Amino acid sequence: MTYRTAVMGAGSWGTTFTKLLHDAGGEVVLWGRRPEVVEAVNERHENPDYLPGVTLPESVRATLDPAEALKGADFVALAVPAQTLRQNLTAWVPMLPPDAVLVSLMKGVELGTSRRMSEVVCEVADVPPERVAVFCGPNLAPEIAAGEPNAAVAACVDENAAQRLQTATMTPYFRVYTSTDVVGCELGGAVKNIVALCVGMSVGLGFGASTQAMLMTRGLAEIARLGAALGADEHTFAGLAGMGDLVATCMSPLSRNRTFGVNLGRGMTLDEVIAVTRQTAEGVKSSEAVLELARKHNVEMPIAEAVTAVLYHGMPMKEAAISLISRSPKPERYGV
Ligand SMILES: NC(=O)c1ccc[n+]([C@@H]2O[C@H](COP(=O)([O-])OP(=O)(O)OC[C@H]3O[C@@H](n4cnc5c(N)ncnc54)[C@H](O)[C@@H]3O)[C@@H](O)[C@H]2O)c1
Ligand SMILES: O=P(O)(O)OC[C@H](O)CO
Repeated sequence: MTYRTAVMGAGSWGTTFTKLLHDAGGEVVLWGRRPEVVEAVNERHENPDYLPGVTLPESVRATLDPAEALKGADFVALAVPAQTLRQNLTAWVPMLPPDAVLVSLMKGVELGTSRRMSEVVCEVADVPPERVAVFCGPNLAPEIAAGEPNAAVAACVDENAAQRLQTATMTPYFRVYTSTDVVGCELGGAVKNIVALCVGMSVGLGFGASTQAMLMTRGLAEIARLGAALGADEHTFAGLAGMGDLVATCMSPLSRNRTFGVNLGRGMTLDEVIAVTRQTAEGVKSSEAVLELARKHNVEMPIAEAVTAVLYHGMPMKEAAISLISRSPKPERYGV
């Protein structure tokens, strides 16, 4: 069976996911909003702004017309910045094929509503959770586009839909597992960005691997704690969408979130870092939404608190570090 997918968003991950679908034997059309990007994909088989140095398959087509991309799609993969999803999807709803599975590739939480991306999709497209999947894992776009060995999780409450997405995305270099834990997978993907901001800050401040490992470990506990409060399966956080993605993002200089934090740690102001960041660092905006979610559910998230205090409330980073370390003494229990 050959699946047809519309990938909505021609940034680094949308373009990489398009290549992955092609390499898995599927038909795929990429929607982009900028004519020069669409032209570069169609005429020169590249997307130099977002994936420099990567040659795309000649048969991959891009379009500026969402209706053309969406026509007859079995899957609609959503790859726009999280905070723009609602507005974009609202415009696309009349063109969505009635049975298509809507796949969130995004790793963010909506500001103002604190909704996860799959929740926004269900609400805006007026579809049940069985029609919405998420795809996540330790996937840094340039490495996947280069065909480096990797894996991800296709999650949907409808196991059959997750399996179809798995089939549509497996290649000889990319392995895909299924899960029905949409909540856990989405939280893993969104909250690790905030931990990566914090790890980046620590790197920028000159701290070493021990501090980074501590932040990742306690960050994972924080993610798991929020997940437990929202009904996620705790095992998810030991998997690719949890620990896997956390480690990749916190360790790699390719991560936009980690790099954002490094620049802050080295002394740039928030405005200066925003000005030099050309791609989406989801954790910057999602941090406040995640914290709001945590407060609603009475979950303590000290790392997320520290990151938002630095980003939005003028707390000096060293003071934030001291406040994290000098919290009241506790036993260490995973997720607590
Ligand atoms: N890049 C990765 O390695 C990677 C991996 C997995 C998941 N993701 C997630 O994928 C999502 C998309 O990120 P990305 O890496 O492709 O970002 P990106 O910054 O590389 O690209 C964003 C794309 O969205 C477009 N865009 C910006 N504002 C828009 C708007 N208002 N309406 C429509 N389109 C708009 C941009 O033109 C660009 O094509 C994010 O949630 C990210 O966390 C990224
Ligand atoms: O570049 P980042 O920080 O958005 O991370 C990209 C992916 O989410 C890593 O899995």
